[in-house]
Amino acid sequence: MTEALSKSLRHSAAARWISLAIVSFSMLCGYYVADVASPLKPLLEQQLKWTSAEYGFFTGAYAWFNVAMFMLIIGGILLDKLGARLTGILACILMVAGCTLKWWAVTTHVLDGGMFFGTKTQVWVAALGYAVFGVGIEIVGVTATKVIARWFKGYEIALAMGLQVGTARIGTSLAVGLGGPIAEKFHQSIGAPILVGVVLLSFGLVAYIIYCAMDRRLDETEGLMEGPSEEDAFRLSDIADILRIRGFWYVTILCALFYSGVFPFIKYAPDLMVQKFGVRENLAGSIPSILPIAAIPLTWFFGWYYDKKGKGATLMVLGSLLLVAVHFVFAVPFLNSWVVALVATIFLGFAFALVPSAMWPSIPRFIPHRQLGTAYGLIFWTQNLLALWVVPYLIGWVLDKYCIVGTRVSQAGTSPAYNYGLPMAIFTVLGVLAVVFGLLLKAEDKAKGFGLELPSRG
Ligand SMILES: C[C@H](NC(=O)[C@@H](N)CCCCN)C(=O)O
Repeated sequence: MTEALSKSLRHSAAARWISLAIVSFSMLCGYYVADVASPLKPLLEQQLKWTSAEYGFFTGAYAWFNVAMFMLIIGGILLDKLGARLTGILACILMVAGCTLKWWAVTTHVLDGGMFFGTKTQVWVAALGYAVFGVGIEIVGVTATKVIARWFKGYEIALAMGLQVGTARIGTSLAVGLGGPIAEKFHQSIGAPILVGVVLLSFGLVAYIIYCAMDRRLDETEGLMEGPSEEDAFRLSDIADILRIRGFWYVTILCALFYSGVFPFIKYAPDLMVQKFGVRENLAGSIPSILPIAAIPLTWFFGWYYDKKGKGATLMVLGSLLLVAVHFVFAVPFLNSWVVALVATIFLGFAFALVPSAMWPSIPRFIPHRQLGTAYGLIFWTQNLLALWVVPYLIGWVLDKYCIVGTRVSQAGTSPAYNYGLPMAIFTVLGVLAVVFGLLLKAEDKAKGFGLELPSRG
């Protein structure tokens, strides 16, 4: 090994930050596609006659394969076994393929009039595309998190993960804020914002291939040319080891509950703005798009704060408390001015920064690096089950069953008028449960000494 190779590339600040920027960009593209359908809900109802339950069904499809076929857990294990290069590229390809299928489903007329098990064939095919995409983006998320844990071990890991998640949220923000205007620009075309997603994902794939060159170089400089060492190799018994850690269960359940109050909310928020706060349909996404925008700098800030001062478990409890307060405000019927919606959304941005910026960098504090892919895979699996499948579907079903209060007539056509009180009450209860698990995690950290309240070393 030459002198140059004996020094790990990790120790080069430029290399660390460039690798972070590249994988974060791939995530940003994926996050755009993950949420681009939410501002399109009224158009899907008006032009393609989707019901809210069908929209919820489609939205929940994101998690079908991840949960039912355990793709996330398999993906996490593959990551630990095959490494970040192959796993990441395969995941990026799945994202492009899935998004292309979704685009085709909402733009073709071949599927018109078809029904399958009481749901439009078009909804099934769009959902299938979204399900394939969901496998890709989730595995990219797990891969990127492990990649960053490796590059930044002993450095500013929480700041780096905050930057990664914050940058990815730019994609959410672009989707929610620009999805409607892009559709409008192309004569209310539902396909246009999704096609933009296909193009973005292709750039994301190219970016990840470029990252792979850096990852290979990192392996070389760490003497890992022949793959992971015996000691680093993943064993199936590792899953049992991870599941034996009570703190792991607390953080996993907290994650599922907290994100159940955020991700499904984003899917329905543009519609909520129209139905409760009287926002015009073409501007429906403008207030919700502030949520990820507010979260971006705050996630960076709280990541930096966690590195410097610690208090990770406390940050998670505070974020969950804020989630409860915000959803409670959204649930109160007479608080229906757009100013209330704006202020509550900004506070939700604080919550959406506090919990992720502390949660993701906390995992390497009690799980060894060789098991990280599996651990993140297990956490994401549970989160997918509740936050990205059950709750979005439940909210759509509740809306159709209990919340229709009339008919809305707009330029683009008619659609049901909804009272969002009950869905917002459900989100509030999920937040309360998240607080409980945050407190349990804090107590467990104190008892077991995971170090969640301590600053990062290095
Ligand atoms: C890093 C973390 N990612 C996730 O929670 C993913 N399972 C879900 C991605 C959904 C994108 N709208 C996060 O975003 O905080």
